[in-house]
Amino acid sequence: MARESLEKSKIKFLLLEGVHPSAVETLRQSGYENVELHQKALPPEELKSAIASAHFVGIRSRSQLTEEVFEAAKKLVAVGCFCIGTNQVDLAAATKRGIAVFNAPFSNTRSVAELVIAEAILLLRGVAEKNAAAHRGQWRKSAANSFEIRGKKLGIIGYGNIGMQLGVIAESLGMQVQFYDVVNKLPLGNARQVPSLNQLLAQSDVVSLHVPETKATQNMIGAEQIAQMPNGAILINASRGTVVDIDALAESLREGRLAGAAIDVFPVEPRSNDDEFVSPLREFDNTILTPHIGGSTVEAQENIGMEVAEKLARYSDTGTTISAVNMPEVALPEHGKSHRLLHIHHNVPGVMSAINTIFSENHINVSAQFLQTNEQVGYVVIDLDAGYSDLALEKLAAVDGTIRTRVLF
Ligand SMILES: NC(=O)c1ccc[n+]([C@@H]2O[C@H](COP(=O)([O-])OP(=O)(O)OC[C@H]3O[C@@H](n4cnc5c(N)ncnc54)[C@H](O)[C@@H]3O)[C@@H](O)[C@H]2O)c1
Ligand SMILES: O=C(O)CC[C@@H](O)C(=O)O
Repeated sequence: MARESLEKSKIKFLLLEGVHPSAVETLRQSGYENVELHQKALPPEELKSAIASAHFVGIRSRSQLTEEVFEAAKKLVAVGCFCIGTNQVDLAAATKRGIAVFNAPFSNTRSVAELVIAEAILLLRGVAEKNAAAHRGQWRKSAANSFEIRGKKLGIIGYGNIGMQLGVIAESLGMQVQFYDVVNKLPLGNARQVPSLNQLLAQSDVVSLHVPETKATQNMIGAEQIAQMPNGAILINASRGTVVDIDALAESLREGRLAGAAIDVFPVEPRSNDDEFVSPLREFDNTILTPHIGGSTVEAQENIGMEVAEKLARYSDTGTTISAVNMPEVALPEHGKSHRLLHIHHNVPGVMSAINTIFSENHINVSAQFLQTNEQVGYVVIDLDAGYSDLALEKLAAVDGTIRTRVLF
């Protein structure tokens, strides 16, 4: 694989989907000025052409980084997801090319939790319906089917960063919190883990989904699951659009089984704000439909911009992979006058021994070595005297199992 170490001015960052300007500012402060910015996701062919010359790409949830896109991205070193979800990235395709993928696992959790609480209150009070009616000139003053949030049971599916934060806020408003998760979790406050999804559904007034997009969560809420929920319950989904069977939800709303729903994410979402939003849920006044804005607050986006840009710049400068989602995590110090070789390889027996043989047979003095592995990949970082880096890099690149090498001057 080709030797890679470039002047900062030649390192190109492609930032898509209106990533916050704080990202550009953070990159600029780290000396990276070569930034191409787009306010929207690019259609596949345009994406392939723009990414071909990029060393780093920044996306949110709309850009699909598929095998085909990675194939076109010959110079790509790392991907920054300026969000939590990484389901829009083919992680296996990135990993097999030694492309690191970073995200911002915490910066928008509070924003999502606040939106869910607001929606739960509005739906319990019937505000979505009353608001829609008022816009049509209808006055519906009534206390019927209008409830306080206090004392109601909140069922959280997926008790991770967002689910836990939601549980804490809900409890402070007097809700009784229970959750279902595939992993045993330490409950915060008085929250209670329940052993099965059906149990959670059967005993919750409000159900809120906070699971990732995986095979197991695909349509995890369909007709059968909705049937477990009490009449008049409320369903909220601000996780991923594939988690709820939208047609089944529409049917249950049509039958009047559920009192309402708040949906922020959809199986198919418009590529940009110029495209029409199509959904069977549009006909229901008692649904709050939002355009995937759970994490879209000024505070969250600004923080995410700084956080992910900093991770990309640090990886470019030092090779540090802390918080990469597909690479072994290594925190690396500055390398001073030494040259730093980065070697990403398949995690198979014999690679490290081959690497160390190169240094001993060629009498190359190594000043520092860092190694970390995960199931698929090994990542070894070697600091050495500048005079040896050409030779060492050439030999490292020839080691069986090598995925990618890079040198930092
Ligand atoms: N709407 C938005 O704008 C928005 C913003 C941020 C995050 N999200 C999405 O919200 C979701 C949750 O984010 P998070 O940061 O809390 O994630 P997280 O990884 O911290 O938590 C996910 C939890 O779900 C659990 N889980 C996984 N599979 C499960 C299954 N089959 N059944 C039950 N539990 C399961 C995990 O054990 C974990 O506790 C993600 O899909 C993320 O992409 C959406
Ligand atoms: O900002 C986005 O487009 C995605 C937000 C959210 O779904 C996330 O995964 O953090």
